[in-house]
Amino acid sequence: MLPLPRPADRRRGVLRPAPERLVRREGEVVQTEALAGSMPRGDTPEADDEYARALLDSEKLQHEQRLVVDTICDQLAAFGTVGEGEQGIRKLTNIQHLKTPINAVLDGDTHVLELVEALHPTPAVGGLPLEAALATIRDTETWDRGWYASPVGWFDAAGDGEFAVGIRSGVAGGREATLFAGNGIVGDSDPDDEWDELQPKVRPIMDELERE
Ligand SMILES: C=C(O[C@H]1C=CC=C(C(=O)O)[C@@H]1O)C(=O)O
Repeated sequence: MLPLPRPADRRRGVLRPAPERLVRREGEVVQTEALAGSMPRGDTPEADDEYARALLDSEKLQHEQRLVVDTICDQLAAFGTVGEGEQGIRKLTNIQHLKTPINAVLDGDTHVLELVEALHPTPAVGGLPLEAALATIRDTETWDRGWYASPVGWFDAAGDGEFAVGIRSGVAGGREATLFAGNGIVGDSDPDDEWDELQPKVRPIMDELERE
């Protein structure tokens, strides 16, 4: 993750393509997803399919995905009946991810903000087990995350709403911009591979900033 300076003044703006749904509540129906495990997009349909196959076949990435699915299902179980959908692939412009849709039917009148509170921070940005991981992050990270990974969305008077995880974003102001993105790290993650995986995550914002 790249360091995020605190906005020095109110003229700064936030850039957030926000590819990951944190939660959506519409009446008693809740929808969310596990998004974890990444591969680049291919230059041809065949190369793209090969990367998708590599995503599905990777033991490491499936482990990463399973940690996220199980965590979300456990967190939502406190609010109603949870169902795990079929795993698929989310294809973004220059990166693709393993994705598992997760739905729940609420037992009671749970406000979307209560669901946000239960699901944030996600395992990829907060770690597991959560409290110990957060304590480690606070002790070891040498920068302030600022708004990185914070929930961003809307809610209405009925308690419905939708929030995304504010990953892959940036803060820009004047002639300066700071971009930030991260990866889910597991036991057999390789630092160099993780660094390479980060590059396409910030590329769409870089492309916008580099446009003449
Ligand atoms: C934490 C981020 O990505 C997460 C979402 C999708 C894929 C991820 C991964 O493969 O590491 C991360 O879990 C980020 O982009 O800042």
